[in-house]
Amino acid sequence: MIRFDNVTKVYPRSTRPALDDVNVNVERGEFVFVVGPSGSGKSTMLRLALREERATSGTVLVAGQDLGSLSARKVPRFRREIGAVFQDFRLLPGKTVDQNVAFALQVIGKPSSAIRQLVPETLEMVGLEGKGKRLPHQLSGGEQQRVAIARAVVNKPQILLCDEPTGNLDPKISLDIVHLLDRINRTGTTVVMATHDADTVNQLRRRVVQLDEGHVVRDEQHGTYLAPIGAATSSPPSDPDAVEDAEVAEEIGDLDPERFGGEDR
Ligand SMILES: Nc1ncnc2c1ncn2[C@@H]1O[C@H](COP(=O)(O)OP(=O)(O)OP(=O)(O)O)[C@@H](O)[C@H]1O
Repeated sequence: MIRFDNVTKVYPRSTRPALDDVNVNVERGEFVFVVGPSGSGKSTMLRLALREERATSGTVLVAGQDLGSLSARKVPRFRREIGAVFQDFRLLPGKTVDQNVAFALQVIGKPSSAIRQLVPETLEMVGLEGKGKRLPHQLSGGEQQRVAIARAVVNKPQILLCDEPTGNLDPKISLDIVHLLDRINRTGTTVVMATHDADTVNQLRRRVVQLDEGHVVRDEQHGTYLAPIGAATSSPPSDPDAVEDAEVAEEIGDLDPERFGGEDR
């Protein structure tokens, strides 16, 4: 589903490669954590897979497309297969939750009848039923990230790429978000999540690809991650809305792994 063959990325005016001869193959339906200290190349991997950047050498294959030979004209259609979630949520601040999620469908020309059905369905799936009329600033950080996830998956992409999705969230809320990503993965979506949040990696015990200075130094099924001492971690500032988030999580029951199939595959 995502394949990096001997991929090297050197940014312009940079002397050191951000990725150096990377080989990684992510199969359809996998959940993969990409871990490593700040600057190790995690975001670069995701940007290459989204075709936001192009490899300097090597081959990047995503959803059957060789991204090196994909013309700029074909990029928008390619991106429809891919959902993306970022640390800073990237919601449209002047639009409601409903409108933010609907927007992802409008831009690809979905009929409004489908939009009217898919938006509430997806908001319910992420635990935000009843919050569709709120603006992003009326939501907690965890809720905003749920909106961003709803927007990323509403078109049922084959692949969901998440770049530090818990980087701005408290540890407990981070875990709720990762459990949500886990549930999405269990519906068949391939999920790749870049993080330096060791706690969530160690809770889920999924495949771990570890980068260091642009090299893959570990690739382990059911892996763990011991963040290097002194490395930047995702320990976030305290989230004043954490209590409300916990209530939302409890409402939808995603703290209960048995209810949502939290068993190992
Ligand atoms: N647009 C750019 N231009 C030049 N160098 C860049 C650019 N983006 C990233 N780099 C460099 O590439 C290397 C890898 O960066 P990348 O953002 O992929 O790391 P990361 O592991 O995601 O880090 P973090 O955890 O801090 O987000 C770093 O040395 C970084 O400075």
